[in-house]
Amino acid sequence: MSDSDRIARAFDAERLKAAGKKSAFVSYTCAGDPDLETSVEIYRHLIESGVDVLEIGVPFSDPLADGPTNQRAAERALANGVTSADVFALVRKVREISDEVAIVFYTYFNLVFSRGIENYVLEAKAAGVDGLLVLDLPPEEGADYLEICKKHDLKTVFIVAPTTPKSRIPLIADAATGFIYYVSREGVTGERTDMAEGVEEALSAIREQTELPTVVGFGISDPSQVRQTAQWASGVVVGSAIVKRCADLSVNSTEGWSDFSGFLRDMVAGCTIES
Ligand SMILES: O=P(O)(O)OC[C@@H](O)[C@@H](O)c1c[nH]c2ccccc12
Repeated sequence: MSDSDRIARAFDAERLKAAGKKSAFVSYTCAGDPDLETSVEIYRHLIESGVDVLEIGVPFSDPLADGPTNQRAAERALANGVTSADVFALVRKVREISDEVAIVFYTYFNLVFSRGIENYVLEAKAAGVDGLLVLDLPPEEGADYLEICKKHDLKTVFIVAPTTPKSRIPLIADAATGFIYYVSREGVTGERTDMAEGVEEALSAIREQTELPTVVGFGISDPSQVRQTAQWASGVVVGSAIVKRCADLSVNSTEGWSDFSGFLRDMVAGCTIES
């Protein structure tokens, strides 16, 4: 598999099985939160804990779909002056740690468009990004974007939500080249104590339209929820539960890092094949 297939590799059934995993573990964190240097260490810990896909949030001033935990993370990063260029530089550092982990950016179209779509895609690709999720770009408005991503072999990720009409799924499946992200509930990101309903049915409707991996996220905050979701999905996404632990970490202090690792390992262990 070539470099450009890191996403396919992350979800490859043989590879997962060899690692004792039922599904891939996908982490979401915001780049530059609490600061850029600490972010590198956070990614090092995520990689060492067995995370298969790093979703890297590019801080944006108006993150529509984000709940308070993720919003505050973006605010902290923006307060540090973190820009898209900084996030590309951060990815280069993460690539020195791992050439294997898959990296997907979570960004908004404004940030892509303002740098020029092709320029953005080339910069992302050169830094070592494997895929993009442009949260506010519906596939029908993204013809140029889709063509440019295809041209440079940067994978695209699109979201399906409980409110997505079934009739739209083929369009979304057709536009995606990396994976499909099923957002398991309406509303915004954030931890929940209950499990979302109807996930299994939604995933089978998506799988009728595509062979791409399907990940599930929103509100997954403990190992038992990871374990449950791993039974259904190709990948389990955990965001806010990790993000809320990032705020207190610092590259200048040894405090908190071993708890962070312990927490991550317990979460990733939720993806383990049960005997
Ligand atoms: O935070 P949660 O509830 O664990 O959900 C993952 C989520 O944070 C991450 O995937 C994400 C961050 N921002 C988003 C915006 C839309 C969809 C998904 C996201």
